[in-house]
Amino acid sequence: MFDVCDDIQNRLQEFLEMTRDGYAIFDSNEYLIYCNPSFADLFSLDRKTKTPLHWEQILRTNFANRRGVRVDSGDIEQFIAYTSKVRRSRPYRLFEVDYFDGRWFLFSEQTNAKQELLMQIKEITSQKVIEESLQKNVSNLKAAALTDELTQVGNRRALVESVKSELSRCRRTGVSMTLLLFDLDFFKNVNDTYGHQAGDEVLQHVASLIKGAIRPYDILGRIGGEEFGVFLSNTNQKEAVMIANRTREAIAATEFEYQGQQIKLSVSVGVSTLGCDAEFEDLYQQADEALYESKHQGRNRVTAYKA
Ligand SMILES: Nc1nc2c(ncn2[C@@H]2O[C@H](COP(=O)(O)OP(=O)(O)OP(=O)(O)O)[C@@H](O)[C@H]2O)c(=O)[nH]1
Repeated sequence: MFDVCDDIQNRLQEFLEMTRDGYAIFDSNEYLIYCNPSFADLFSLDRKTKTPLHWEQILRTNFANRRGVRVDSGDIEQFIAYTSKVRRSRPYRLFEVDYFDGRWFLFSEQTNAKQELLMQIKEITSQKVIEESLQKNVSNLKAAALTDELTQVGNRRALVESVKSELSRCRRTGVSMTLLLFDLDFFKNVNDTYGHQAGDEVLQHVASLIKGAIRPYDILGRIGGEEFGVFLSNTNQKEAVMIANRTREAIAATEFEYQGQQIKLSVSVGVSTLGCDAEFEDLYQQADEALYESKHQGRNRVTAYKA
């Protein structure tokens, strides 16, 4: 019963003239045959003009007036060459387009047997705003899941993930790499003497000192409690021990001030250097044993793992 309707053409015409969506028909040579008022608005066209309008000319005029479709490259001729290549490449195409003024639209292009092309344009700015804020939330959540809340450096998971991806990269280049484990000495005393808040601030302070002492491309993470790990890619044991000592000295040289009281700090460090065929767990285990040795030997020192 719905496949026949009296006076369908007039009714459709009435809807086309009032809808907020843009509609236009182009002939097989890309000249505009018809557009509704919304389409005319979207491309700043005068529907009463007698001059035949070519699709490329519409794009050019809009671009020259910084209206209509945004052209990211800033090169309209390159953009036109691209659109004319893809425009009739399939009988039906659906794609999103952003405008110079920040609005977003969903375009569809449909061709018929005579190679005439029907363009339909629907504004989707509000959906895009929601989509963008969701994407931002997802990336914020991802970042939060990999960040240690107290010190704002990477957490254990971030360190392990980065080390694993560095290891697979390193397997292609075949160099050695090092894990340093830093553990604050007598940290329990800081908490017990000055309180947990002082302990938290000490951890933040130490994290920033380690960050300042290593190279920008080294990877720092808080492994847990008062233990930090630093992964040094493409670094042999000698260089690694030098970096570890430089960092240890920087920490031992600064007294941390908490509510007018000076807190002396030091770290013990374990160093493990292995070839690229090693796993994170191998590096961690060796560095942990070396760290134990540093503690055992009196703390505030660096020990490289020896088999
Ligand atoms: N303030 C604070 N303390 C923490 C945090 N995480 C772990 N700790 C404390 O760190 C202390 C670690 O103590 P221990 O494992 O005995 O180590 P230590 O006192 O540094 O002794 P050594 O490592 O042997 O030199 C414990 O008192 C934990 O409660 C934290 O996020 N904030």
